[in-house]
Amino acid sequence: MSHSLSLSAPILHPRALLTPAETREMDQAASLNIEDLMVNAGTMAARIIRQNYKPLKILVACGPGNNGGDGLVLASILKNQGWPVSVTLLKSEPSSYLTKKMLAKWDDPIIPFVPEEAKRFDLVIDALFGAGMNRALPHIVEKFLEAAKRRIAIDLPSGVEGETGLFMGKVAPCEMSICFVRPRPAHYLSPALKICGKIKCADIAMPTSALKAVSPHIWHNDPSLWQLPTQHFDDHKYKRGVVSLVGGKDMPGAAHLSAAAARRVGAGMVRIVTSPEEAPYYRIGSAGLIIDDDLDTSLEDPRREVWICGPGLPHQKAGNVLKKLLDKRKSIIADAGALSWAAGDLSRLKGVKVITPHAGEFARLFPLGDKTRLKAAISAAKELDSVIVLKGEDTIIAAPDGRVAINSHASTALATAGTGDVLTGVIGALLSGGMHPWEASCAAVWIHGQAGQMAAKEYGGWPLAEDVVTFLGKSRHVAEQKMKKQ
Ligand SMILES: NC(=O)C1=CN([C@@H]2O[C@H](COP(=O)(O)OP(=O)(O)OC[C@H]3O[C@@H](n4cnc5c(N)ncnc54)[C@H](O)[C@@H]3O)[C@@H](O)[C@H]2O)[C@@H](O)CC1
Ligand SMILES: Nc1ncnc2c1ncn2[C@@H]1O[C@H](COP(=O)(O)OP(=O)(O)O)[C@@H](O)[C@H]1O
Ligand SMILES: [K+]
Repeated sequence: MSHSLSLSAPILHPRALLTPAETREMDQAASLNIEDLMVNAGTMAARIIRQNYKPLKILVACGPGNNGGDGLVLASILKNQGWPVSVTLLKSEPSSYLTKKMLAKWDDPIIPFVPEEAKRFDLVIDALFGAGMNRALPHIVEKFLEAAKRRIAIDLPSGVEGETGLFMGKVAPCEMSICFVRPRPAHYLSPALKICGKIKCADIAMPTSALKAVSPHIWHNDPSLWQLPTQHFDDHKYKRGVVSLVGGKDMPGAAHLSAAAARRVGAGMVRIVTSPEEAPYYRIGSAGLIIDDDLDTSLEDPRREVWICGPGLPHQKAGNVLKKLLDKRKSIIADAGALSWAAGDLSRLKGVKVITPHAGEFARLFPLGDKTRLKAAISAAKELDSVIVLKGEDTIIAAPDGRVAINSHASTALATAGTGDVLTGVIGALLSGGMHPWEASCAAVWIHGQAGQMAAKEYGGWPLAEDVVTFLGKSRHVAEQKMKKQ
């Protein structure tokens, strides 16, 4: 097993997401060039606006820090290019010396910072607060931005906390967020995800030495983060990987969905283990699926390394199965019933490779307290020493070594029962193919999201979990093509 992404990568990965603290470290390393960087940031923001809008009446609202400085640079550039641009200031005296310097170059009148003015313009550029936002949004800023007809954010919409995506006040949605160097985790995390609009990230010629000064630990999930196993001429089914699941009595559909997903995405062999009474029912259906009727015998087969425990199992049964799997040191993905069994006693999951809770299951395992989803997932992965796939519209995949991927490659089409079982099957297949648990989980979440999008296109936006399964082979192929292009 190899790690394609390490915490100490020599140069900043294109999909790295930078927290405000990491940005500060980078900016400190680039302190000699900081004025040039601000000019580059404003210049690039102006270019992006020109590329995406026809001239319209713009009000650039500038804050006291460097976010405001970026705004002043872009205002000057657009004005010089003949756009009708005005500037308003939250504070007449900026706190950043660079922003003061940029303000000195602006010789048009300053518009009063009042909601009535915001209303008069076609578009307000929110250059009020970015990475330096460190306390609740002032009421006047809330009122001002709310009054604007349309908004674009520089860096982040003011009021969004850059690392966690939480709101520090009433935040107004933007139609675009223009950020620099790399986006921030907040751009892809709920609730900020919903209000950042289109994310445009600009290169501002950050010196290589400064890029090297940061060691990011969060990435935006995409095929550049992982390497899928490929097919080889001497492959055989065992080499490709065997996935085993335990199926219960009442919800055989869940195990069937996981099994079908594992097969469709490329596992060499998938077997459901159940009891002698239930096996005949499980055997009706997919011809290529193997049904076993004895767990203890199945566990003795050394080729059966990867096991899925939980989909369709009541919690007590899941617990009994999990104990046996752990005893045999299998590579386990715990989901559904297995997670309910461990609620209140986390030690029951010690030794599993991956857990896949949705928000409700996660909260029962790891009470959030005052932690955000991101921080809770990171500490949960460390505490349990397992990969945590915290599912949702912004699935967070956290590894025990501190690496985190945030996935936005999904769609609301997945919000239907059974898609979680599908995801578990995909993780199982990729794990059985030899991928590292974190990378297998990241790849599975992306391929699952891609399959959801393809199924939604085919079925008018409303696919079933079964439909998502049918697109997994094609969606793996899309991931492979993207991997080749990197
Ligand atoms: N590496 C990069 O990405 C670069 C970023 N730049 C810009 O620099 C920005 C960060 O600049 P700063 O660190 O100066 O931070 P900000 O401009 O976001 O704000 C900092 C100032 O606002 C005050 N403040 C923070 N929260 C407040 C609140 N709720 N109410 C009232 N006052 C509040 C702080 O005390 C400080 O004076 C980025 O967002 C980006 O726009 C560029 O200028 C250059 C390079
Ligand atoms: N609004 C959404 N946007 C993107 N993905 C979603 C959304 N809602 C659900 N999903 C995804 O669908 C899956 C649902 O899993 P889960 O809640 O466990 O369902 P089930 O247990 O019924 O299979 C997860 O992978 C989740 O990330
Ligand atoms: K902003």
